[in-house]
Amino acid sequence: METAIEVRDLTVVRGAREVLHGISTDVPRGVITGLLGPSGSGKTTLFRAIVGVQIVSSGTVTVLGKPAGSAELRRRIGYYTQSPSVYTDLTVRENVRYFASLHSLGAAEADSVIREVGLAEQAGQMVSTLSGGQHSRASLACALVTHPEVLVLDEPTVGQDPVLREELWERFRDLAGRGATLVVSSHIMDEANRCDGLILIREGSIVAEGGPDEIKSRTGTDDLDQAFLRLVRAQDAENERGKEVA
Ligand SMILES: Nc1ncnc2c1ncn2[C@@H]1O[C@H](COP(=O)(O)OP(=O)(O)OP(=O)(O)O)[C@@H](O)[C@H]1O
Repeated sequence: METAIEVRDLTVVRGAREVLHGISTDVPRGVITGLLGPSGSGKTTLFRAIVGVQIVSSGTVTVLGKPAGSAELRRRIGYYTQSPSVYTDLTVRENVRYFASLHSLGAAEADSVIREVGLAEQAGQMVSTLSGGQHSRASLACALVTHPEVLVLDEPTVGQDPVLREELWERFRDLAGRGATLVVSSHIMDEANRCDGLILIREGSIVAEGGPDEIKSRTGTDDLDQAFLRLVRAQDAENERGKEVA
């Protein structure tokens, strides 16, 4: 399978601490890859490196064959962040149409994405007056409207109800079906099961990679939460053995 994102020996220091410790991974094109890990494990930092907004200490990140952060990637990569990225003093429609216009797309394109994220009724509403979940969906609409080849989505379904989560995942699946590469972080294991591939990260290192079924069978459980715990325990035991030998 062709590689969309290649990460090699990536080390990142934030503040005074090393938060990614020389990680390497390949994200294939045209599929949904889930990035899972506890809070503070380095998911957002890895996303920032992929999008090219993170200063890296060493190693490389290559996206669609170009160094992460290259000017030519700007139009080809979409980033949905957990922090607000829409104008609160504009309506939903104005925001999405504005992002669409930056990519020479029209109002119809924007309105269709607004419907897809379930904000048709709020299209004329000022973003500052939206609920938290609606605000997040307005940001998501802006990331989706440009039809990027690579979409990096940092916990895109947080705060959404089960019906909307289902619809958003259908949309993600549809985008991957049309050739887009999606990398999605989540804490929800039910969502991890929907991904084609998973990267499990812990304390700045990759603990395991593989499809959900592969990871479950490797750890002898049908439950991804359990699988993750077993991998963590196995890693801890290995580290302990390493210390004893040293
Ligand atoms: N600006 C910063 N300065 C110093 N340390 C930072 C900064 N931003 C993040 N960190 C630290 O880097 C580590 C990784 O953070 P990161 O945001 O990548 O984790 P995460 O896995 O995305 O967490 P969450 O699931 O809670 O969003 C954490 O220990 C965090 O405290």
